[in-house]
Amino acid sequence: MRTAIATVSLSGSLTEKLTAAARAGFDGVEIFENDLLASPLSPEEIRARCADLGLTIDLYQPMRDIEAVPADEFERNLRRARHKFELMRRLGADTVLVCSSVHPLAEDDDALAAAQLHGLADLAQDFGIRVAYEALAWGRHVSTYDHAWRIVEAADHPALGTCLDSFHILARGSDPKGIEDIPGEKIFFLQLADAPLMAMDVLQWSRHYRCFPGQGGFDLAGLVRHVRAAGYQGPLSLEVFNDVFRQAEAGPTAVDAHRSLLMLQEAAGLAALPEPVVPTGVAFTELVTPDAEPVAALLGALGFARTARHRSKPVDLWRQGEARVLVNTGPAARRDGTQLAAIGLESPDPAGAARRAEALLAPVLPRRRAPQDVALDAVAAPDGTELFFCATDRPELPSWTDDFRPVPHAEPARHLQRVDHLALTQPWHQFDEAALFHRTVLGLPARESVDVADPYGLFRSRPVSNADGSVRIALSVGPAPTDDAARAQHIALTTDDVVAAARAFRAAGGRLLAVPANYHDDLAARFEFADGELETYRELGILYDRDADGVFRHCYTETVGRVFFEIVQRDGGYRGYGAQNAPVRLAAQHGRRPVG
Ligand SMILES: O=C(O)c1ccc(O)c(O)c1
Ligand SMILES: [Mg+2]
Repeated sequence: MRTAIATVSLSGSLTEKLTAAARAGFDGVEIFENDLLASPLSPEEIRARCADLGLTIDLYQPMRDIEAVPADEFERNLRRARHKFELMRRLGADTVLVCSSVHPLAEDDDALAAAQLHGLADLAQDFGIRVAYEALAWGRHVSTYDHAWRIVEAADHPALGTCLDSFHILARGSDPKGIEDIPGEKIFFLQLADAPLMAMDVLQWSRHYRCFPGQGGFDLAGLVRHVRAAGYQGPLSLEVFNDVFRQAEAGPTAVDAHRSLLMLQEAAGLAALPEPVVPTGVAFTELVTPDAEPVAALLGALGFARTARHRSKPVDLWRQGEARVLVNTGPAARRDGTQLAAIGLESPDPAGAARRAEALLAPVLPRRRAPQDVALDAVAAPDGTELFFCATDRPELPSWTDDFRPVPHAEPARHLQRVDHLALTQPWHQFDEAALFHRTVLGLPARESVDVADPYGLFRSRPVSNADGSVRIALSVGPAPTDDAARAQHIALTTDDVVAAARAFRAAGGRLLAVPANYHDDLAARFEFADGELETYRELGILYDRDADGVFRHCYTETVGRVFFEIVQRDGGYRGYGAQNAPVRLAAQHGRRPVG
């Protein structure tokens, strides 16, 4: 279906908004009156700009407080409308949104509302304009879509129809099934917004917390199916009032927005995309660093051995058990400092995984970096992390390992087996986008997000994982974007004996994050331990959690650049990440200066 976006959903000047919408692939826009009023461009110039960009103007909005008002007030409203219709003619927009009245003088009188909307539609018709009447969830007398439709039906005018807005419908808890009773040609417009489920005033909720489909808690695919079943043929248009998007760069927001509509069409059965190819493991993680020494020291103390080197680039492969870490000291490293730059995901179908990512607007990375390199399928995640789709140990397919040559090495230790999870901090304005990306592009279902107190703000964390837990990624967003702790990323590695692994790490010169005595005192109050057990955790800085499924023990290394490691031992069916312990860990990390 055709796609559109309201200019209110993007930041910047009207020109910036239009450019971003067009570049992201939208077919049309809803022009918000405020954006037009604030623009130095004349209506004719805006029209020409849209045409140049290949955008249609699908809606002009909003007109407020039109209906069910005293006669003299309505006369003034018609005068106002005439001005707007003239403006719309210059703009080349043929549909106007009228939202239900919040006027203090508006009467609870459907017949009056219908008669006045009929009068407005008569005037609109002279200008070749259609009026789409929308129920605001906080409208004074009309606040549900079915009520708005009854009034439109009673008014019975060819230039009058209804505008459905998923937010107003679903925030009110209305049953969207009734949409199928509206003739499709009378649904003049469909606006889509999701929102996190929150108990708050509906106007505030709408004006500040709307988000793109799939990023909140509403069933938008279900709603779209009803609208299609009614016979609606118009565009799917995003109308998202959101405090974060108002500040974020328009270009990436528009891409995020368009991706959400592609996903929605897939979920509603309106479009076929390449099937998701769920990753089946972590092939490698890649650290870039300007100085290999501290990273090598850390990996060495953890028991990794440097087993191979890239044949053409300054990249070393470190290995222990099934855990593989690439250390890249190439040009990007000198620019960006030590950070986790790439993840290799084991994929049953690397090319298929890349096709899906590309169809969902992820930037595709060059398959070969150098003429002699193996051709690998890779895309960039929203935060720029490079995702390689890998086929390790499958001789029929090219493998990233083919680029590496063994180097003489000692055997790695056997304390650590594999990557348990990767924790990636996201830029503050891309958290919901990242969750949608990992869920829909990579096919990794997301769990609920949890809020974690940091001494200097709040962390929000949301894990995504495949069914057997062999790929777990914890996405998080921290309080202060410039703060090192808020930008830290970590690689968690599994062990079946966290005490032995922690001791070996220390004996090899590694430094574990110290945990305050108060934490372990509190553990003693919450859980029962065997003799000496708690003292060992205290000595090594091991944190502990237990739930109905099992036990989780974990400890942390020092931080190099943006990166630290976690050693985790999961027993029983514990599936969490020790979120209970995160505030203590964050506070401890603030207390230490990172090295490297
Ligand atoms: O918040 C508002 O006032 C408002 C205006 C126009 C709309 O289409 C809408 O859904 C909300
Ligand atoms: Mg709306």
